[in-house]
Amino acid sequence: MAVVPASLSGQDVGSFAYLTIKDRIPQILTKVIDTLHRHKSEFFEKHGEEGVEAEKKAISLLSKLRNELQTDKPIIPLVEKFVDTDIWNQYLEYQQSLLNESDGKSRWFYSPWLFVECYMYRRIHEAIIQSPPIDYFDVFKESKEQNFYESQESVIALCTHLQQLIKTIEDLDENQLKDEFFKLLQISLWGNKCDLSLSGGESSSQKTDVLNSLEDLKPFILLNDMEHLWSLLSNCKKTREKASVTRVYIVLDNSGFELVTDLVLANFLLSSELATEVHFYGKTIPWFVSDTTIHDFNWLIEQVKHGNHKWVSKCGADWEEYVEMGKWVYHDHIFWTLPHEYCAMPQVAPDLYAELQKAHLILFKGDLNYRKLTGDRKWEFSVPFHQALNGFHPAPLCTIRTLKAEIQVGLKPGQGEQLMASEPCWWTSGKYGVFQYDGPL
Ligand SMILES: O=P(O)(O)OC[C@H]1O[C@](O)(CO)[C@@H](O)[C@@H]1O
Ligand SMILES: [Mn+2]
Repeated sequence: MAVVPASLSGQDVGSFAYLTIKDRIPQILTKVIDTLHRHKSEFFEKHGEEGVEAEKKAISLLSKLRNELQTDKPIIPLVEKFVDTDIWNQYLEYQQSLLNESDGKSRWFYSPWLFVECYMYRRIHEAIIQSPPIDYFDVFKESKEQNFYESQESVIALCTHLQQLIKTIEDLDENQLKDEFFKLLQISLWGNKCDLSLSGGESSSQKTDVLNSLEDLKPFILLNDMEHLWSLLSNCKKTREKASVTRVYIVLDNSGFELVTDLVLANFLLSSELATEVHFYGKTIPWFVSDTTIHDFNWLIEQVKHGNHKWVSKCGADWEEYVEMGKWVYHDHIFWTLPHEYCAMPQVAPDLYAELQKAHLILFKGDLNYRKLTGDRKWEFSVPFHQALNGFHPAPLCTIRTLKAEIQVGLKPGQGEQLMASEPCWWTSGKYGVFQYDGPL
């Protein structure tokens, strides 16, 4: 086994991991409890007294969870039977086995940040599924929907841009097509600023005109491998036989505005024939506040389809058709809501790894995917991305991520240190972004 650096952890007092566990996660839990409170009458209307009792139970389980976290109690096994309960509990044992006798039990501030943060979202889900008949309830649904509604102006601008582009797409020469591809990639990158976990569950929608800000935002792209994506896909297009396919996979991140940017990009990939199929991977359970589930995916397409604007509703109708025709395929897999680093995928989820190997290109959206790709470890800034992937090479891949955690690899020697000196929050504020590619050149 290759030697890998230590995991980021709340042990490092003052680090972003520490502050997330200390402040951001309890704040999110408090919001979740508040959301349940606010839905009390809805639960009563739907389920009578049983609904109210269930709400009380979920709240008491979540309050207990918040207390465990704030007093740095040991991490306890999951109890409610669900598809992934055994895998989770095995992982808990594995984490425990990494500690020396004297270190005691896995604890919130002591264990790897990636592990405890994922565990927190899994425990929220456990509290909900332990509370029937409200065990279907997505505690983050409201915020995700609000994010979408608040971004309406940007959604209109983006859908209009896409539809105008499609009208003339056949007249575009290679360079023009490439420019448009790059524009939509950048929009999808900056769409990742809109997650609701970094903001502690508070609103974080797209209000500025991102289309017209791309030039101003360029200096904040620290690594830009867009050219590789273009060479790869335009080459697939040129060499593809008549009946054969080019598959692009998008491992989705947040619903709301970010998902719109991803679907616009996916639409462009089909319209430009850079891809013939787009496969989307979402989350099976509500995750990191704003992450996309199948419900969010379907809900958003439905909203766009019924949008009060000609070009918005045209997009929605086209997207629904792509899904019906199988040109867009949505997939679920429990692996995406496990705490494992992606290099463990061949062992933990060999079926998923085999599926990913069928891709011509995989786009990993967002910060959490980056953390899992690189194992959420204390890598040196200049370590090559290929090395940090630690053997995870299912197909050519690219991460499209705004920086929201203290991890970044593949920088030029001295670049990270320089940023650190001039702007200490450069890697946690979401201000900077990367397109980082790994695969044959
Ligand atoms: O939606 P994203 O881009 O994966 O970001 C999730 C966010 O949650 C965090 O885990 C913080 O809670 C950060 O790593 C990141 O900012
Ligand atoms: Mn997210």
